[in-house]
Amino acid sequence: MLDDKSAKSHSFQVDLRGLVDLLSHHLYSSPRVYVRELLQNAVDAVTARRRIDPSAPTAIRIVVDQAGLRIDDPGIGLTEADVHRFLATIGRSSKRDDLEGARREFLGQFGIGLLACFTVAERIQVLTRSATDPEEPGVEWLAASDGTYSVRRLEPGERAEPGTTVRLTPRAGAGRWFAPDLVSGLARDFGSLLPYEVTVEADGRTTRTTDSPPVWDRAYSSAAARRSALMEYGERVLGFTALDVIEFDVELAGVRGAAYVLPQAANPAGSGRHRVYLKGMLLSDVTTGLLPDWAFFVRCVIDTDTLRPTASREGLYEDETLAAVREALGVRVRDWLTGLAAQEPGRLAAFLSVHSLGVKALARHDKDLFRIMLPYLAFETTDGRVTLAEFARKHPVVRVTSTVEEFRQIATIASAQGIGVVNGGYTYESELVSLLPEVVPGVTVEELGTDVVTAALDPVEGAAELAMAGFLATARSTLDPLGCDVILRAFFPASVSALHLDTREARNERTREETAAEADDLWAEILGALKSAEPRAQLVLNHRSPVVRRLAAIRDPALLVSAVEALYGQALLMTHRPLRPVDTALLNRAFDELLGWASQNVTELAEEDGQA
Ligand SMILES: Nc1ncnc2c1ncn2[C@@H]1O[C@H](COP(=O)(O)OP(=O)(O)OP(=O)(O)O)[C@@H](O)[C@H]1O
Repeated sequence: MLDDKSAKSHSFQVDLRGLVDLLSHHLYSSPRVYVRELLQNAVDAVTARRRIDPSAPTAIRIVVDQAGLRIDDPGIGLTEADVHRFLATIGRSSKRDDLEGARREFLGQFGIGLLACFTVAERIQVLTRSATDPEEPGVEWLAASDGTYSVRRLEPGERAEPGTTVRLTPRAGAGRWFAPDLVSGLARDFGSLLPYEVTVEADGRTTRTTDSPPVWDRAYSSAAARRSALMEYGERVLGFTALDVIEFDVELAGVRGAAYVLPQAANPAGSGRHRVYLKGMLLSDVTTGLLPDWAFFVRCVIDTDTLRPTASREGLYEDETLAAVREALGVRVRDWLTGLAAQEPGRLAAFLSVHSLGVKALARHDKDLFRIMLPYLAFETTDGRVTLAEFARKHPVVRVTSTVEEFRQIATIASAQGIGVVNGGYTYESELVSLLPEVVPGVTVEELGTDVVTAALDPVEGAAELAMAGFLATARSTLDPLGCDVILRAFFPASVSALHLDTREARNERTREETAAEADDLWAEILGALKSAEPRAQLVLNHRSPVVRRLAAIRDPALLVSAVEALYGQALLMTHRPLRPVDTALLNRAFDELLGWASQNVTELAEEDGQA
């Protein structure tokens, strides 16, 4: 109430139509939630009555007929005063005024749920009788969607038992929300885990829509029977056969339920949609934020009494409790994983064949897990696909490339020289390799540079190099304009005639040079200032290769240039990197020349044959 004596105080007016419009278009995702709100009120009313009379009946009935929908509950009911206070006052809830401890028992808290019914109904009739005082007469509250309502005392015989009946008269155009199958489907979807029996009656048939206690709260004859019941339940509600099921019983966090391991690899970005029930009432089947991001390989079905809903009741309210629950569930998933590693390597292997990416993502932040998973996580290496643990045993200095193409470029050569290299180019892998020294003592990790490879290749004796001096000089002058130096080494396998070694820095430098050449003066000057002294690419010719030795014997200078270009092109193709336009042009030219030379030779031979 305002204090200022000179001012007149007024009460807010509520435009009910506007409010309902707001709720239906901006708060609730669909009018279907009206069934949830009715069920919720009925359940809360039964819970409230059971607090004062533990033997009170609990069954909730929904009846669908020509007139619309009716829901009966044997709950706490309302006195006439309650009707004015709670039903007719938007935003007031009997459940919030209660003690904190009691509030935890109720589903509702906002005092707006009943309004959801106006998204489908033009009239709401509530017939109620309070269980708190047998002397209190029954009351009828009749509300219309234009915002008017009336209250009438019932005659003594009109309602003998405590409890409430809510009747909805459909709005024009909203008839489909009252179709019997839809109503029982919604009651089952939202309320299958509610603690009290709910039935839907329509067309002379009665369907029970509750299926409680939840599958995880039932007694089983054995652990195997429990597991198969949980698996079957997951398949029914989530629609897939899980690789495994991880049961949650996190008492502190007030969470019961299970996580189901997806049978296919999941996209980490589009994951984390879980089916969450709050005290048995479905919140949503696409709830996010329940598990840590890394746990994208599971979908959960849980029931909790600690988490709070947002006002739309379609998501979880982000608070400290949710953060604590997320952490507790994350620990549980992690424990399952480590337990699998310790006891069931076969199942772990099956899991990793689908979800190794998720585990790698997780291991980056969790050294214990990384240590546990080390013997199981396979990486692409110069020793083939092996685990890091196995690889580190053979190569105490673990060399890692930062891109897939760098690995391709040097893997064969490095392994032929006895250098062990891990391909760190895939998601999370170089990060994990760099953590290796922290979990495996004595191991060091080094980025693999081209210098490591060249240093491992045998130098060629002076005399042998001198014998090839002419060939090398032609090779250097041919490739210099392409930003590539030429050196001669002896290495295995002899089948590789030349190796193109390149670093990212060298590639960047080449791009800069090319851009500078094409740019106008100002740009050329700016780009010129950026010129770096980074190493250039290298073509390493293999002295052990018979092809190289034969080519070195060519005397025709033009043919020698083409041969060098062909060697360069072949080495470049081995790197699997996209070719620059200059390189493609060079390759075409070299092969044209060589073909021309070969066909000319064939013609000369044929002529010689003809003369003979
Ligand atoms: N079936 C019922 N039996 C007894 N009281 C009821 C019933 N339905 C509604 N009420 C009373 O009406 C009040 C308002 O109900 P409403 O559904 O609008 O909000 P709420 O359930 O309190 O909160 P929420 O908006 O979170 O659902 C309730 O707090 C309760 O006191």
